[in-house]
Amino acid sequence: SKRDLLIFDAEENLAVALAKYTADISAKFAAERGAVTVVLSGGSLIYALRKLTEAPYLETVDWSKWHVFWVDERVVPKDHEDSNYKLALDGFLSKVPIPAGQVYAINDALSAEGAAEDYETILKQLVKNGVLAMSKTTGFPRFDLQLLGMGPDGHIASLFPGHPLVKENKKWVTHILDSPKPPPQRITFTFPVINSSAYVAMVVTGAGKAGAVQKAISDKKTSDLLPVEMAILDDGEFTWFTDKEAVSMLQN
Ligand SMILES: O=C(O)[C@H](O)[C@@H](O)[C@H](O)[C@H](O)COP(=O)(O)O
Repeated sequence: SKRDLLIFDAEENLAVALAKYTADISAKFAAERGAVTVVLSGGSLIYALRKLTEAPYLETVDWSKWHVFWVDERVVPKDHEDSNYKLALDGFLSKVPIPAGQVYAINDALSAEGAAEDYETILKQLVKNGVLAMSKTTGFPRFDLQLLGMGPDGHIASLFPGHPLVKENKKWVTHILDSPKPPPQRITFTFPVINSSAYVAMVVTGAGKAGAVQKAISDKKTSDLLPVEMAILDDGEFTWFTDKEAVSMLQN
């Protein structure tokens, strides 16, 4: 697995580079597989994707090949202000021509447990029909690209520090009823799914993230790993997209 650290002077430049990175990966998988499976988080990531909705990418990306998923979702109605689907729809998905049937929102009529099971069933169907790849080594689905954010506490997806869910190693999608970050009920991909990805972009900006970034990038590993430190890809490329503030506690 390859790891890269990209540091940008300003979030604006990060957004420009993230759009090119995403468009290049999209072109690669559209050509190789005829489908591009893209996973989104919530949070500031969606704003960071805004350059993809403009020239040249609005015209050059083959949006018809995209299949869009969520690494985590809050168990609220799809039109609720806490919904990660609504955040992505308003800020990104409504501005690009991805076929509506290829955007996989959670079933918001179900409980958290039911929604997680339903989402895993949908992923298994997409593996059967060849849209979603499988890892040859891990036995978990292999998403082409996961575009993720990290919280100031080092959480990714809805996998929080010290929470037992970080150890889930059988399910593809699971649920949480006691998320320390509100709202409490969510569904989330598990670490084996995140770590089976081909590409992960970890998009992290601002001084509030500097402590977690420093811990995550340090060579000295302690036993109290942050969730972001547990994102170790089996066979993929992990790229940090950061700004100066987010790396302000790094030594060199
Ligand atoms: O549901 C959520 O809470 C988000 O999906 C979450 O996983 C987010 O990606 C991080 O908390 C970073 O969020 P910010 O980039 O806004 O800090």
